[in-house]
Amino acid sequence: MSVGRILVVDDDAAIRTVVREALRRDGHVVETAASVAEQRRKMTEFQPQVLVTDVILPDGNGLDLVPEMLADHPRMPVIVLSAQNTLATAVRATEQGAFEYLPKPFDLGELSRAVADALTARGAGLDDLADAGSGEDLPLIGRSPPMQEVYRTIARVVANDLTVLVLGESGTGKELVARAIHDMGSRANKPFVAINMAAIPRELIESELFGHERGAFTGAAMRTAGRFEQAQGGTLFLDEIGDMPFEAQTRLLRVLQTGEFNPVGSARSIRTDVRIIAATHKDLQKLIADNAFREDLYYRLNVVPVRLPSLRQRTEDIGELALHFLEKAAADGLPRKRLERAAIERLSRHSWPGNVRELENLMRRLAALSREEWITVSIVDQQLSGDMVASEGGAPAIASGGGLADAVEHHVARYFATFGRDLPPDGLFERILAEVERPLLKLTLAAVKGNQLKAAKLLGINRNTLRKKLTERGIDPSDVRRMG
Ligand SMILES: Nc1ncnc2c1ncn2[C@@H]1O[C@H](COP(=O)(O)OP(=O)(O)OP(=O)(O)O)[C@@H](O)[C@H]1O
Repeated sequence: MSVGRILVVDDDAAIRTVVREALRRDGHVVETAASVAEQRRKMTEFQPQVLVTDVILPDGNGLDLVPEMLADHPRMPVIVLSAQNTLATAVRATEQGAFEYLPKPFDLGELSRAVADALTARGAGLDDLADAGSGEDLPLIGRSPPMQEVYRTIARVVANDLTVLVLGESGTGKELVARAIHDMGSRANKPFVAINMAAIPRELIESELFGHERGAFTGAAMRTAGRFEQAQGGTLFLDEIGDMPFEAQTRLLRVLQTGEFNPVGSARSIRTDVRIIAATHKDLQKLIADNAFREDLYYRLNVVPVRLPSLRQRTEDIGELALHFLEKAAADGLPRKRLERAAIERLSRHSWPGNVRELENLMRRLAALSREEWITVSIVDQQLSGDMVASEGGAPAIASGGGLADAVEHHVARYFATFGRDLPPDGLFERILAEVERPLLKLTLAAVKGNQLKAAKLLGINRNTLRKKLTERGIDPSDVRRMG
């Protein structure tokens, strides 16, 4: 079932509470208003997708307002609740363009169905990027002012082929934005090809991008098409562009200038027809100052910048995102969980150094690990402060959420988070490696019952190196043997 933002307008406080709680249980994000004035304010602040309104309000008539609401928000279904159970009211509700009319007292199940139908009927359109896409697959969640700014910029570039540079911290949704631009534009039925500069060995980047001829280098057994060729007619997403080696930057710049490229080891040039979207979490200006990034390439890429806010800068979106990720987890077969309001408040106070990705991983972990149906503030608190992780044996509990990389990222992110806005003390690289090495050495030794020869083999280092590291890290192998 799709979930959405619902505004409930009724002057009766008891009805507001009952309806709000019922719709929240369905997973919707709900706001209420007690008067026409309050409703007008919340229409702008909250941008509801469905309006549920009573007819008689202290400062006006809810039914009379429907045409005005529809003029401003043509795609917003209005559900009218009324105690004047007459045919005339029902007919008028329909005439005014109401989506549904429910006479009071109404059945909560009926209201819940009406809201679900309204959300489905509402469909999706280009004017509302937050809800574009199909069915449950809402690409970008968030209504906060900085996200509205992002949507406005995206709306400006979907209809043309301007090069876009997406900037933002890790996990803020840069790839998702690139996909949304592709999916909403005229190239949507052509390929979207992504390449991550940080994930490919430096010496292979050029052949990955431009392809290579047979025999162009050792191991090039046959002609291979690069990402530029694979993306022909569509979009090429150059992720972590700040990690691109300098020589590859020069080659990329030439392609952007001429619209042509040569596969590695080939004199044949190929005309390209791809839209370029690049992204980075790095400060490109700083890389330029350090001579690590070409300034001319920067200007070629930075035609339209899209700056994604960190999750800390849009805490009002956290509740909606959290519910969305629980819904997604349930759709993937994990147990369906509900989220207490106080738990959302606790989530909103966290600093989220890993941004939306960190929130998504946490919600999946909670869906998988917590035994109760309701996710309470204390469960969230335990997870965020690491108690549950420690009590369940540390890394394995975390690793079950998303693998080793996620576990390490989670711990490093938490370590950073403890410093707030200030950077951690220097010598960071050594310090973090030491912290990662210590449990790795200890657990490996414990797994082989203290046998250093076996441990060295498992770790893929020689025995002397292992001995040296144990001394450096202050690990006593006989303790570890006892532990194992
Ligand atoms: N606004 C959003 N609404 C819903 N999901 C989001 C949103 N932003 C990010 N996500 C989800 O968070 C995760 C991280 O997003 P994404 O991979 O796009 O981030 P990124 O900025 O490209 O990260 P990195 O810099 O680490 O590559 C993804 O699973 C994505 O679906």
